[in-house]
Order: sequence, then structure tokens, then C-alpha cells
Amino acid sequence: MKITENSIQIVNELYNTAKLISEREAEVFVDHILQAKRVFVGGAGRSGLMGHSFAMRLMHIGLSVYVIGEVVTPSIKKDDLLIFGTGSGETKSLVGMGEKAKSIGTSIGVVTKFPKSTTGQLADFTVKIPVPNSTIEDEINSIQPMGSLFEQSLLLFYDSIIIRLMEHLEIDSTQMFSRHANLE
Ligand SMILES: O=C([C@H](O)CO)[C@H](O)[C@H](O)COP(=O)(O)O
Repeated sequence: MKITENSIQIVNELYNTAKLISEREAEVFVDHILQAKRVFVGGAGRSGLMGHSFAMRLMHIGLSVYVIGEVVTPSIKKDDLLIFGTGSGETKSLVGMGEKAKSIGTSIGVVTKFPKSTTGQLADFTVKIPVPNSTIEDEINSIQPMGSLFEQSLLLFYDSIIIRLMEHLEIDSTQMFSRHANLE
């Protein structure tokens, strides 16, 4: 298949996945972010990279946000919100961090293909990214390898959440640019 046709097929896959995400689950996700004192975002590998992108936008809209694992990230507290993006829901480092946060009483939100996974069960709320017919090992309805369809869908979901938060907080792109790093 031509490379450009691959791109079109990927966009179709993203469309078919995005339209199955629950609006109600997405609104609950937004409500928790708005109520949290600070937001901590976590994820491993490519899912974690999408989390970095999300955390940057949360900073741009003026929220207190940290990425798990950065050396400047402080201890998490009860009034904070912990967000994981994890396709499998079973990534070991996240399970350990989720257990720790739960013992502190921190609210946990997990965006995943598998809400019944170990991290999903630790969560106070989940958002299911319903990658069609997927299993933990593979993505049988995708032309893409490994977890790519989940990871791209996660980024689209996170960016869609940002647009909703901009509406709630009455923030525009110009204000966000004013917070963007000036030491690049
Ligand atoms: O980077 C990843 C890998 O390339 C699969 O596509 C995953 O995002 C990473 O392994 C984390 O896995 P999940 O927690 O299951 O998303």
C-alpha cells in the first residue's frame, strides 16, 4: 500500500475509535481535573509521551500539573488527581504508583482499553478507549503495529479534553501561548 494510503487508513481507524468513546466518561474526566488541586500525569513508553503532551497543554491553560518521574515532581497528596494513560492497564510501574496513590487517598483516573485491568480497578473513574477487537497482546483491527492505535487515540482524547477545559476556563490560544516556554 502507498504510504499516503497508510495515513488515510490510520485516520479512518482513529475515527472509528474516537466515535466509540463515551461522552459521559469524558465529562467525568473533565470534572475531576477542574476539581483537583494539582494534576499528576503518568504513563510508560509511547503512552507516557502522549501524557507529556497533555501535561504541557494543562500547564498552558494555567493548571498546576506535573509529569510522574520528572526530578522536579513533588509528592502527591490527597487533594491531587493522578491520571494514567495505559493501553493494557497492566504496566507494572503504574500499578505500583496507583497503589501508592490510593493508599494516600488521591483520586485516580485511568484512560485505557481495559477498564477492568489492574490499574482500571484502582481507579476512581476510567475512560475506555475502545480500540475494536483488541487484546492485550495485539491490535487485530489495525494496520498499525503494537499499541499505536491506542496511543494516537489517547493523544486525540487528551487534546479533546483540553478544548473542553478551554471552554470551562474561558482561555484562548493567545493566553496559552503567553505561558509557553520562552527558553526553547
Ligand atoms: O510504548 C509502548 C509500546 O510501544 C506499545 O505500543 C507502550 O505505550 C508502553 O509499553 C506502555 O504500555 P501501556 O501501559 O500498555 O500503554
